[in-house]
Amino acid sequence: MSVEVFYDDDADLGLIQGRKVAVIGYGSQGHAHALSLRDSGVDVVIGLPAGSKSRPKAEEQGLRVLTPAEAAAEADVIMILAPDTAQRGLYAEAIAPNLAAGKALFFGHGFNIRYGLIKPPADVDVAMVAPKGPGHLVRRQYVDGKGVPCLVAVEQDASGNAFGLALAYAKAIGGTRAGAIRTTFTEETETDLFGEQAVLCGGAAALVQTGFEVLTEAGYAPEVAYFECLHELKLIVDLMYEGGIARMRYSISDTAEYGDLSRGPRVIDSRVKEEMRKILGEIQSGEFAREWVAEDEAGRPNFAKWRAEGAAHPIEETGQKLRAMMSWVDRPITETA
Ligand SMILES: NC(=O)C1=CN([C@@H]2O[C@H](COP(=O)(O)OP(=O)(O)OC[C@H]3O[C@@H](n4cnc5c(N)ncnc54)[C@H](OP(=O)(O)O)[C@@H]3O)[C@@H](O)[C@H]2O)C=CC1
Ligand SMILES: CC[C@](O)(C(C)=O)C(=O)O
Ligand SMILES: [Mg+2]
Ligand SMILES: [Mg+2]
Repeated sequence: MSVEVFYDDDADLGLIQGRKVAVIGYGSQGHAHALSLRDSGVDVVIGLPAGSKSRPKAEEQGLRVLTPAEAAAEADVIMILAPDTAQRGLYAEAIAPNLAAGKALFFGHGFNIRYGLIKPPADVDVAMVAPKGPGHLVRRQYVDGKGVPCLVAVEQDASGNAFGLALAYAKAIGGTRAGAIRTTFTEETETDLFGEQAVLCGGAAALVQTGFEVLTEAGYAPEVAYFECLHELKLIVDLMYEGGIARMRYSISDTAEYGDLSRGPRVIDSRVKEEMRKILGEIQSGEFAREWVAEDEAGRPNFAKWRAEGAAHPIEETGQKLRAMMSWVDRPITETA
């Protein structure tokens, strides 16, 4: 492999056990990091605004919860796991006034550093530990004695050992059990945004909705269209996940495989690839970041409209009815955050 990968034996847990860590935010990532750090013997405090609805969840787990400013003042390592759009204000109000030489500022995603929304002073370490999976999986894997691979990056090495500290943090949340890959804030941010926009979230959701629309507009039953365009996607993606596209093709029928090979490139054609390149360009130039920050500052009017339109898409109503017939899929959220 061309990347550097680090495992448990490469990381010194003592480096993080000797520091006090403030985890700011207790959502998907925050709860997973905080609980696993504590289980790894690290002194953890949570930073949340006074009215935060996450406060009772953290307190129920026996964690000490302070305001972000109080937590940042107490800690040596401050991990920011609040929403990306909240981080700039949070940093200016609560964290910057409580930074001092020798402290470390950590992130779970590089957005605010990559786009210059947060500019830390030169005398603190700036690093990233970004698990490549949702927080609830990160926590579940840790509890099972395993881990989710993570990306580790250093933007600013004031102490001379920022990478060692970041690796120690990754070990404490289970990341080095699976493998921690060294990257940069720029690479992590740009690839993460591209992946979620063009493939994982944006691309996949639009593909599923469009396929469903084509079938139902042609008069096929929405229930049958749902199975073909959404439900079975998981079975196919599970096969890819286990053994790549080749494994998926090994398992499907020859008829499906011939249709895949001959028709897939017509759906995702050169026009789509060109649009993907444009999307990557908007990420690299900072155009997407400027647009998203402005949208957030304006109260998210488009975000709210598009979210409501997505929720009202006929595939959602059909899916709700069908999932009620499948005891194993419509799982309530039972995790602690
Ligand atoms: N979701 C994921 O799995 C992944 C996320 N990341 C990154 O991790 C970071 C956190 O994302 P995620 O866990 O999804 O976030 P969530 O939306 O799940 O949780 C955000 C948490 O921050 C709290 N919060 C909101 N505003 C503030 C504030 N001003 N000050 C302090 N805390 C605040 C929220 O409290 P309240 O309950 O009151 O809203 C909540 O506890 C982001 O940088 C994201 O890009 C990286 C990899 C994967
Ligand atoms: C794929 C979405 C993600 O990038 C993630 C869970 O990794 C996110 O920002 O939530
Ligand atoms: Mg991601
Ligand atoms: Mg992301």
